[in-house]
Amino acid sequence: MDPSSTVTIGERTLGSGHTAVIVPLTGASEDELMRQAQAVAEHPLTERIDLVEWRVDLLDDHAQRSADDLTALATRVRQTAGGIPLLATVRTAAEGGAAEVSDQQYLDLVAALSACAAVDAVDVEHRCSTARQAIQTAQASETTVIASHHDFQRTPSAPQILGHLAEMEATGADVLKIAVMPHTPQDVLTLLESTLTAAERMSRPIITMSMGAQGTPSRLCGGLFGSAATFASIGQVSAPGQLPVETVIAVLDAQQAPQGEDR
Ligand SMILES: O=C1C[C@@](O)(C(=O)O)C[C@@H](O)[C@@H]1O
Repeated sequence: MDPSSTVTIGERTLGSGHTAVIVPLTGASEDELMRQAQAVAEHPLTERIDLVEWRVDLLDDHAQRSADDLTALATRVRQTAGGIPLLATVRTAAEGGAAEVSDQQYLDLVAALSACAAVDAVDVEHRCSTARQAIQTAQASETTVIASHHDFQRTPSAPQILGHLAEMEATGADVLKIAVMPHTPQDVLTLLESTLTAAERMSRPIITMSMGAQGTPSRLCGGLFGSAATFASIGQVSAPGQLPVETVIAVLDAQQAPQGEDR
């Protein structure tokens, strides 16, 4: 990958060749969310976690909450999770999440979250009609934008995956992410092969994963193919196939270990 295509989130760098570990928080209530954030701070591998993702859409009453309320909560989440940089994600129903919001409400939510000092990065679904505005608004407040694309039904062909990543790149987002569902081992290879090609072609760091049990290899070895990050769980998963943080970090460490003539 072009070494110039790195992005710094908080004090962590995405795209430098190191595979960042992102832990999602999925709490449906404030109490549960804070318990999960606390578990991140107290985890023996907490120092190895690069980003915490707060799945805002999984909070039961997210749509009823005021902007002030959400940003206050983001601040508490970041503090409780030990100050690890925070990614805020409003995943809409159209992309497999729980947020049933209009495109304008989506924009308002992303804008409110990205204006919050505790939020280092926001996820923006590139297919939303207000995505460009959301991206510009977030970047104006110096919040990193991770554009995203999810396909929970299937794995598109390699040209299609590359096309989605190129569309995300064209929005001006800082990081480009795609998650797809495999049905065959070949689908997992298609995702990995597309990752390898995209990592060379794209001007921005990419994050890719093949979901579900069959896709688990991609969460462990995606970094070797050019994915800048992997999502790993502490307790609850936020997508099928996510593996525990201990497992993922053990494998990442093994990939860094000297390998005789290979290193
Ligand atoms: O986009 C992603 C990736 C993801 O879907 C995964 O498969 O690990 C998990 C989501 O929480 C996150 O927003």
